[in-house]
Formats: sequence, C-alpha cells, structure tokens
Amino acid sequence: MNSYHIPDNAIITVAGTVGVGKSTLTTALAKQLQFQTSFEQVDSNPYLEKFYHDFERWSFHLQIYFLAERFKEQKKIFESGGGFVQDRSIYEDTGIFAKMHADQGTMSKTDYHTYTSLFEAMVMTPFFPHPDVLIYIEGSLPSILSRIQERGREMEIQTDVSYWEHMHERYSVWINEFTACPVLRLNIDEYDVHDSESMSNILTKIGQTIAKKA
Ligand SMILES: Nc1ncnc2c1ncn2[C@@H]1O[C@H](COP(=O)(O)OP(=O)(O)O)[C@@H](O)[C@H]1O
Ligand SMILES: Nc1ncnc2c1ncn2[C@H]1C[C@H](O)[C@@H](COP(=O)(O)O)O1
Repeated sequence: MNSYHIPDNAIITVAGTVGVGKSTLTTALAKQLQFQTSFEQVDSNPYLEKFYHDFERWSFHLQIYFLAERFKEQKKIFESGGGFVQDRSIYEDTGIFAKMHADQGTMSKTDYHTYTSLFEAMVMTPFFPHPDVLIYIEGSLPSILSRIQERGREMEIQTDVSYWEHMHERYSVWINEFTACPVLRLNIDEYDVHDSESMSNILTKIGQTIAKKA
C-alpha cells in the first residue's frame, strides 16, 4: 500500500472517448504508482484502418478482435496479481462501439447479437475480475476534436466529425448508467499530467474511491 492508500494489487482502468487523454493519463499514473500498463495496440491492429474505410464490412471483425485482445490482457493482469493501469475498459467495446454501430446500421442485428452473447458469456460472469476503479475522463467536444487532430492518426482525422459527436453523446449517457465498478470522473480542464500537485490530487481521489468500495 502506498501513501495514497491504493493497494499494490489494484487494477485501475481509464475510460473515455477517443482522443480524450486515456493513454497519456495511463502512462503518468503507472509511472507514479510504479504499476504495469496495459495499452490498446493501434498500429498492429489488422482491422482498424480497414474499419475506418468501411464500417459495414469490418465492424464485426474489429469487435471480435478487440474482445479477444482485451480478454488476453485481462488474463495477463489477473495472472500477474494486479498492480496495473489499463488504457480503456472492455465495457466500452460493447457499451459504446458495438452498440453505436448496431444502432446506426453499420453492424447487422445478427452480428450484434452474436457479439453481445459472446461478450456476456466471457465478461459478465462472477469469474471475470472487475477493476477496482474506472477513471472516466470527460471534456468538451471541441477540445477532444482538437486532440484527435493534434495526435494525427490519419484514419481518425478523415472520419466525419458526426462520428465523434455521436460517440461523445453516447459516452455521457453510458457513464451515468455504468455500475460494474466504482467510478472517478476527471475533467480534462481540471488536471495536468505534468504537474505533480495535480497528479497527487488524482492519486488521492483514486485511493478514496477504492476505499469507499471496500
Ligand atoms: N492532459 C492533457 N493536456 C493536453 N493534451 C493532452 C492531455 N492528454 C492528452 N493530450 C493529447 O491529446 C492527444 C490524445 O491523447 P491520448 O492520450 O492519445 O488519448 P486517448 O488515449 O484517449 O485516445 C495526444 O496528442 C496527447 O498528447
Ligand atoms: N471496440 C472498438 N470498436 C471500434 N473502434 C475502436 C474500439 N476500441 C477502440 N477503437 C478505436 C478508436 C481509436 O481509433 C483507436 C484507439 O482508441 P483510443 O481511444 O485512441 O485509445 O481504436
């Protein structure tokens, strides 16, 4: 246990829309806590770029790929005994992405049904360890859009703004209904990963959020 009362075996998951700052915060928190990290691999994903060019053709393939990758990461975290900060939760795959594509018709009803039943069988069981805390990062759509631009992934920059707008709206509904583990909300205008006082403040809040659960 550290001075922030965060157990050494804690599992901290960072959630939020694309470009909001999950990877950046994951790196900063893991450094402070001397925890291991679990990142989404974007460059080696064999479907992601194809998906951005043709949602209908690739959405099912991509969701299955993400589900498998995240489940493998979850297994690794569990087998290591925790002490991890994880970039994006498995809950967002189904609660945000798969649902959004099914609702907008870019994933067929049959594919969505197949995907959700696989997800539920794998994840929504008492055997799947939920994180100790989910940090939800939120911010205004214009700030997020400028971060997507600044990061410069061509496939994201070329995607219509309405896609990010819908995702932004869905996230704000999703988080209000999320109950799988305790949530700590952070607004991007209220912290700075390069400022030690700001990081210390976040770590204190993480410790308090985990303690409330116990
Ligand atoms: N706290 C912050 N302040 C300013 N810029 C940030 C901050 N966090 C992230 N960024 C920038 O925003 C972009 C997206 O951040 P990233 O961590 O990759 O987001 P995500 O993992 O949520 O997609 C990057 O260019 C990053 O440098
Ligand atoms: N489940 C997903 N379905 C579709 N796209 C996804 C999913 N999970 C992540 N993505 C995309 C969104 C971004 O383009 C990259 C990485 O996400 P980021 O929020 O930047 O970490 O993958």
